Amino acid sequence: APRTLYSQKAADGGFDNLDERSQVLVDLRPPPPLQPGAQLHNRTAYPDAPQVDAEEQLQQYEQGSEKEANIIPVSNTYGTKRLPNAIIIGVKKGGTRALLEFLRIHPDVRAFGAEPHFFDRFYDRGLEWYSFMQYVPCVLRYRSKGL
Ligand SMILES: Nc1ncnc2c1ncn2[C@@H]1O[C@H](COP(=O)(O)OS(=O)(=O)O)[C@@H](OP(=O)(O)O)[C@H]1O
Repeated sequence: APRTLYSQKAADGGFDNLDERSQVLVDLRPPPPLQPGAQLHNRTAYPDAPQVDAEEQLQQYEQGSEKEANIIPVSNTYGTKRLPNAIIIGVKKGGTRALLEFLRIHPDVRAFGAEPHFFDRFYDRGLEWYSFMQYVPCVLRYRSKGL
């Protein structure tokens, strides 16, 4: 799991919260105001949901465990889900994480906490899977399955 390179004070006065794996920073920035016309269902229903990486998420989803409806694969736990405006590409140990964390400081930037590994691991699953994994909160996926 990626290590955080900076800390950020939360709106409630709290500081970095490390999840159970003690590595991934939960994004503590206060949520932006809802855009006009935005629907509540575009906001994750479980703000305390733990983060998992895409591979783990996929395994859990395929196992179909009901309790996993609480797990989301991204660090953004609020806001409207969108396709990305930019993708950071770099060799291993090339400093991509540092670049991401610096960009993430900007209030207009939203970024995923976990790396989806679409291009190097899950490319054969196609663009539909890629967008499905990243932009739809898991709980909605389960609801769509009738759970
Ligand atoms: N500005 C700057 N200058 C020099 N070195 C830097 C800089 N930013 C990040 N780093 C170092 O880059 C390493 C992390 O790179 P990545 O984020 O690409 O890592 S990873 O491959 O995704 O795990 C990691 O190296 P190691 O500490 O040796 O692991 C970082 O310390």
